[in-house]
Amino acid sequence: MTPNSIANSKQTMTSRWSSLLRYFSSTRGSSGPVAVRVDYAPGAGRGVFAVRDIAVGDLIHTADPVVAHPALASLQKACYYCLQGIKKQQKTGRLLPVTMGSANTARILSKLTPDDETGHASIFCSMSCEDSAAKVFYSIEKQADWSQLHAYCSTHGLRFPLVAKRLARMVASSATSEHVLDILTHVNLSQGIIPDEWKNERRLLLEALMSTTVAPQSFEFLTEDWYAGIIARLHLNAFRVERIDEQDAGDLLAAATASITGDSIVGTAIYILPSMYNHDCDPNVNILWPNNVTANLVARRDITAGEELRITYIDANMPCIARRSSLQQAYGFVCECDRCKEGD
Ligand SMILES: C[S@@+](CC[C@H](N)C(=O)[O-])C[C@H]1O[C@@H](n2cnc3c(N)ncnc32)[C@H](O)[C@@H]1O
Repeated sequence: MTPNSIANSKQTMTSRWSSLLRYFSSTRGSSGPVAVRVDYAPGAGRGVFAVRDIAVGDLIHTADPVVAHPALASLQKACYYCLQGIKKQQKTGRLLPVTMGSANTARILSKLTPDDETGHASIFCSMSCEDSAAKVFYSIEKQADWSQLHAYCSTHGLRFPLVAKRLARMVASSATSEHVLDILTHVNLSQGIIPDEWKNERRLLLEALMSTTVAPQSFEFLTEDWYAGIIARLHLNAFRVERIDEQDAGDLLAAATASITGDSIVGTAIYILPSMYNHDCDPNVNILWPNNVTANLVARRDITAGEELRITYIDANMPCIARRSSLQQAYGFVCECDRCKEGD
C-alpha cells in the first residue's frame, strides 16, 4: 500500500463512519428525540449508548433488516418477505396474518420450484410484501431450482446460506450493494482459509442462480471471498427472529428469553444498528419482534443518558459457566459483565 492509498483508505473509513453516525443520529425512538449514538465501548469495540434518559418499557428505536429469510420450517407459517406470522383459519381454511387480526387474506403464490424437495410454497401476507419481494429478489428466485441448496441446509441445520442466497439476489437486482454488510464485525478465518463447507454452499448458490435467465455478469460479485465475508459477518451479527407467545407479551424478560431459546424460530435477519449492541448477561435492553421482521429495541429498566445499551446474545438464564462458554464459542469473547465477574 502506498502512503496515498493508506490516506485514502483512512478517509473512506472516516467518511463511512461519519455517514453511519449521521444515520444513527437520525434514528428516533417512539417517544421523542434521538435516543442513541454509536461510540467506542472499552474492551468491546463499538457499542450503542443512550443520549438521553430512557424510561423502562420505552421503545428506544425500531430497525428494519438489511436482509432476512424465513426458516425452512416456517415457509408455510410466515410471510416470505416480512416474516409476519400466518395461520390457517380452521373453519374456512383461509390464511390470515397472525398479528393483524384482519380479513386480509394471505395467498399461497407458487411453489418455489415444482420439484422442490421441501414441497413448500411461498406465502405473502399482503400485496405490498409480494410487490416488494418481486422488486428485490423474488423475480430471480422464481426462475431457479433451490432444491439442492435447501436440502443441504436442512440436512446440515444451516440457516445462513438462505440469508446469503437472498442477499445475492438483492445485489444481482441492484436492490442493495455487495458491500452493504462490510461495516459489521466478522469472525476471523483460521489462517485466512475459507472452510470447504462455505465453498460448497457458495457453489450450490451460484449454480442455482446461473440457471436463471439473468446475465451471468450480474453474479460476478459472488466470489468465494464475497461469500465467506457474508457468512463470517452473519456468524457474529445475525438475529434469530422468533414469535412472542401471547402469554409472554406482557413480560419483557420472558419474551426476550423466548426469542433466544424458543424453538418456534421464524427466520434469520441481519440489521446494522442492532448489530452494534454489545452483550451483557444482565442487559438493559430487549430486542423483540412483536409483528414481523422489524425489530423493536425496548428498555428493560430506567436508563440514564450516557449509559451503554446492551442486549443479551444468549439465554441469560443459563448458569455462569454455560453462558461464558457459549459466548466464547459463538462470539469469541470472554464475558466480563458484573454478573459473570460475581460468578452469578
Ligand atoms: C454483534 S457485535 C457487537 C458490536 C461490536 N462491538 C462492533 O464493534 O461491531 C459482537 C462482537 O462485539 C464484541 N462484544 C460484544 N459484547 C461484548 C462483551 N460483553 N465483552 C467483550 N466483547 C463484546 C465481541 O467482539 C463480539 O464478537
